[in-house]
Amino acid sequence: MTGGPLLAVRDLTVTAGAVSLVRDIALDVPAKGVVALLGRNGAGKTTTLRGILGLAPRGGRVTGSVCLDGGEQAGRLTHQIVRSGIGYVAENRGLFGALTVAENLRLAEPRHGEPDYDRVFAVFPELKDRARQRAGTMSGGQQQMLALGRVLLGRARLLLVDEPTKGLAPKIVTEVAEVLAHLAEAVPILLVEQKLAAVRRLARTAVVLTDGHVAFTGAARTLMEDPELVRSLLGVGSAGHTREVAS
Ligand SMILES: Nc1ncnc2c1ncn2[C@@H]1O[C@H](COP(=O)(O)OP(=O)(O)OP(=O)(O)O)[C@@H](O)[C@H]1O
Repeated sequence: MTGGPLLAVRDLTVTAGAVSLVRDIALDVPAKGVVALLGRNGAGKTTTLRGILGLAPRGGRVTGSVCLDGGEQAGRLTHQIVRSGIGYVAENRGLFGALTVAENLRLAEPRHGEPDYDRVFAVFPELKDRARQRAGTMSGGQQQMLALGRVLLGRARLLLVDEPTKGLAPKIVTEVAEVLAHLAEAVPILLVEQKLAAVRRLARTAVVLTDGHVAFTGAARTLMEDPELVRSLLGVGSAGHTREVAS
């Protein structure tokens, strides 16, 4: 460890053709805890996570600096960045519903190095108990656990997690927030999340994007305790959650 943040992103710009989808993004993720990445629909949250992994839309570019524990990742290929320890859990979770928990984990084993099953089962013992259950028959919270477990298997040192509660019933949202709180004790998380109750529960720091740039960085509590700020940045009351895209 360098003593600085585990992840330091500076001047991150992602283009699609001549258009900048996000520009000059700066954010830090410390070695412990959850940083929430917030913003209205289309503000650039997913684009930022993908940009950290070096991914741009077809015909686009990623520029800027992404340092993991002091090591520059910009310019490297995505699989190299992942291998350095940045795990990504996409919005759709990427699970195979017809396969068992054990099979889903096996498919996620890293090609280089030993899979760390001990770490996965230490954080999520339930996955061991459910090894033979088909992923598609598990609850939303259990599926999220499996999606996160798959990334831990590859020895991720930091997780980028995109809207893990999207489309879930309120009870399951609470379940997923518990899963993430538990996980955050083992690995730091940069979390895209629209449900402010979950953000309040999990995040110490919040970064808010507006139209592709950073409009707020600070204590999550400072943001949440200022209804006017929440309304102006996120377009909702602080008790609610931002509108989800109809899908
Ligand atoms: N492949 C692409 N080509 C061109 N524009 C894109 C592409 N992907 C996303 N965009 C645009 O980039 C902007 C940011 O999209 P992004 O998905 O990052 O937003 P978001 O904050 O994650 O939104 P949401 O909360 O709705 O998921 C949007 O205006 C979107 O239309």
